[in-house]
Amino acid sequence: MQYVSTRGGVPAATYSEIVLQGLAKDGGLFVPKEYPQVSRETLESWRGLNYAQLATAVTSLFAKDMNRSTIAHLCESTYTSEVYCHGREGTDFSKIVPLVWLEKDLAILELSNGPTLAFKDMAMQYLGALFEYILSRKESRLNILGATSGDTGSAAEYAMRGRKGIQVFMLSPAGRMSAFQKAQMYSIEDKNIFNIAVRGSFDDAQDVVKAVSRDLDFKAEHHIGAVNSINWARIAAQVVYYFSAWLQATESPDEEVAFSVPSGNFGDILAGWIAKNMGLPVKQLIVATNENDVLYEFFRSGRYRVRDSAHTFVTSSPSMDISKASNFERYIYDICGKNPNRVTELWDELGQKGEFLLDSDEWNRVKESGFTAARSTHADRIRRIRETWEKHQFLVDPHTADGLNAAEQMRLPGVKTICLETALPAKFAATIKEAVGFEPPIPAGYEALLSLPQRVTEMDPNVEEIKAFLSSRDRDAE
Ligand SMILES: Cc1ncc(COP(=O)(O)O)c(C=O)c1O
Ligand SMILES: N[C@@H](CCOP(=O)(O)O)C(=O)O
Repeated sequence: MQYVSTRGGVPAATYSEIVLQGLAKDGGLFVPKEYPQVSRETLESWRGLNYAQLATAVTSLFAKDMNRSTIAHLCESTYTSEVYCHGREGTDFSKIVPLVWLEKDLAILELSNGPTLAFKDMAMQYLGALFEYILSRKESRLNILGATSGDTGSAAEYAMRGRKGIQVFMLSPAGRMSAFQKAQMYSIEDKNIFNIAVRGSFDDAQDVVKAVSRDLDFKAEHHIGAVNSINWARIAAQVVYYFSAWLQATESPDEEVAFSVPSGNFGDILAGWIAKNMGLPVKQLIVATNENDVLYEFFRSGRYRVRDSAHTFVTSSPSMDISKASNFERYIYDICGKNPNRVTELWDELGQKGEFLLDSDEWNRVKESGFTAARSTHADRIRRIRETWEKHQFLVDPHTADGLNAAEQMRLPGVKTICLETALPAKFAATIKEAVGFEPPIPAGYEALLSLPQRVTEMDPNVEEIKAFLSSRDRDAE
């Protein structure tokens, strides 16, 4: 399978080649030329597989230049109940992503039982093993530069800590994350991990990552790689759990389900869109936003209007405080009939005016694509956490609450709707306490986290200064 850039300016490449590149050299994002197809017969034949086997089957469709037995080895060492065991007491961790029914047609897909208690662990643990495998064959090294609004950072650091040939430089928005999220990242002592708190928002941090990636000489000299969902391998690994959820929720091959997905950088729900394009019977993809509602506005109007840092609110679902969703470009590429010229035109317009409006044919394709959206406020979130607890004795985190809230507003009668649990409540104690009056349970092993010493460097989101920081640490490591 060949991968091309959404902007059309680079030669086609294979999975192993794009995994270490992150952003394409023309500033676009890598996408497969065509999505692999999964027939209903194949889908049915996957019902008996465990999660590692399913991940092997799905990943093999995307990583055609890798040996299937290598993929199987990576998946089997990653997707174990010893790694994904940090969730609620009594959970069947052998399923890796257990589906829990709250009501007849409403379920939660537990994606946050991994080591950093957020859905990012699902793809990131695999990426850690994959990077190490590829680097060992090339005798090369990798400096990962990433941006986080709270969860990608810790997931990447936990997945990469101590790995040979890898250093992580993670930019986080100073003062905009929960106490638990900060402690998870900043308490890591491994020598290959560097935390930089930038004075600004997640979008400012992500802009720095993209600017550094566009400096091709710097990127080559310092072996810069990406762990954000601009890296296709992250998205492909996230596709797997949509298949798992569907297999757990249905009994017949044609049954369509809906997914409600707390969204920010649009990577999680994009994986659902890809699963649908591969043939998974998906009726509806519900984009749940918080008060930072750029995506909600788009799916209501066809107008994509990004906001600057000053207009990106700090909310009680902080990991979704994003106003420029990277992966949205991959979706628009599909909506434009995979036409890189049109994508380039729209993103040029976005750069100049801060917004673009789709033409009527494109907007019709959006309306036919199965996407819909709903937004939540702090009050909605608090009410949803409280009601879910009172009605089902199931404690959800603020992001998952946004997903449940959107599902409640948008779901169709008779269609099983699956809400993705993107983090555990333990990460957001203050909001949980406000909602239910008590603090969430802290999973075993994390009790002392908040009192550990923290190590972080504060900087402006200045591309040159961050490049200088990285190159000096890169030289030290050589
Ligand atoms: C807890 C949580 N929920 C939701 C999201 C939004 O996911 P995405 O950025 O893939 O849209 C994030 C961040 O990515 C997150 O950390
Ligand atoms: N919410 C994310 C933001 C980055 O998203 P990614 O999927 O592109 O890595 C976070 O928690 O950091």
